[in-house]
Amino acid sequence: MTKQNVVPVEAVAAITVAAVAGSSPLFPYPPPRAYGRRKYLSQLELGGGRIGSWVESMKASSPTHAKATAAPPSGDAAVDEQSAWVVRHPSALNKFEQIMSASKGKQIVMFMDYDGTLSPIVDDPDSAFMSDAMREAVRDVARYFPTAIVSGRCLEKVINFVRLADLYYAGSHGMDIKGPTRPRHAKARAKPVLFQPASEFLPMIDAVHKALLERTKSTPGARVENNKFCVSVHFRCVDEKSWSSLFEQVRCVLKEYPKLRLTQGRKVLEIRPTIKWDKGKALEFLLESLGFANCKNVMPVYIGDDRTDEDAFKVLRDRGQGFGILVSKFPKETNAAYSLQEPSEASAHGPLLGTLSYLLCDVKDFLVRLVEWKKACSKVQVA
Ligand SMILES: O=P(O)(O)OC[C@H]1O[C@H](O[C@H]2O[C@H](CO)[C@@H](O)[C@H](O)[C@H]2O)[C@H](O)[C@@H](O)[C@@H]1O
Repeated sequence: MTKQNVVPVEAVAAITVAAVAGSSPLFPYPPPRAYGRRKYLSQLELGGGRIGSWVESMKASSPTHAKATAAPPSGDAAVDEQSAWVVRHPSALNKFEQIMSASKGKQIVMFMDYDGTLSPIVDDPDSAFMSDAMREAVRDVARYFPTAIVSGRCLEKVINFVRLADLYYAGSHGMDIKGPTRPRHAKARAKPVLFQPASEFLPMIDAVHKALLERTKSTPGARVENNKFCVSVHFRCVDEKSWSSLFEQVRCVLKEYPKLRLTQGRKVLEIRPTIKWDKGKALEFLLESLGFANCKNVMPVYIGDDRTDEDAFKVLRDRGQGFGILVSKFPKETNAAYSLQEPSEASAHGPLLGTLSYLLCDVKDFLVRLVEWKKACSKVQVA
């Protein structure tokens, strides 16, 4: 699809949903609506004067960078800031009992982001492997609770990293959803879940991927990743002095694609269709697929580290149902109720630190504790 023959997004979405629903008639779902042009422009900020604010935001996307350069609060002030944040977003491990007592009589449904949540952030996106211990923890969680992985990566990549059946996967920021062939949990629909609300954008994404590869090839360290329904332009390995020129290169390419929008993650610019679909919508779709639409007795828990996960945290906050857990070592504005610090200290730094990992409140420990709690509850019920 070229810029000249763009089909209105509403029509695209309706056609796509109809096509997907055709293969799975149990899956009627309202088609996603497009972001208005005004919203698109404000997000892309094509006006030259705003480039500075994007670059500032690119810098701010690295909390370690912010700490190193932006006159961080020192000594007591830093401790105060951190403690005030932890009071607002306490550790999900420290508040474990409180969380579990709120879940009494409710079905917990687990949603987890991949990069920075299940795997440590590394320079090479192709090497963001999760540890075997983390895989084991996720496998156990999925035995006891309906579980979904929601990622900005394309579906194929995230499945290859996680390598677990029996899970729901939502790739490309929720624009590519696939459920297990035989769902384990009782309420889940019997038919396989497949949902691609942006499939008409595939040719456009391919074209913009090629254009971005070409345009950014002169910037050392820049890396363009095709995530099927979206494209990532990584600047983690780009010299900071080149960030504004890289942003300018991306902006120039995107001028030709008004149906695509730009967002930002951790040292990455993400280009995606303007349809109103994000990780929050994916979470709602998955809850419905699992049979929990309009259900009061469900407690969705979403664990994520990135700005794009905020859409899911916000959905939970707005529904007043379940809660988000932000994975971050630094205070950040968030809609999550709780926090954890790291995916898994053991996986990032080797076995020595693993023995201390409980001190660091990591995601793996939370998952292990959740499973232990569930097993203990089951024993009590049997007795
Ligand atoms: O939603 P997610 O699963 O968190 O995906 C978001 C992006 O994750 C990946 O990039 C991030 O992790 C890389 C590996 O650790 C790191 O090098 C990069 O700086 C991070 O932004 C992935 O490569 C992107 O395509 C995703 O958009």
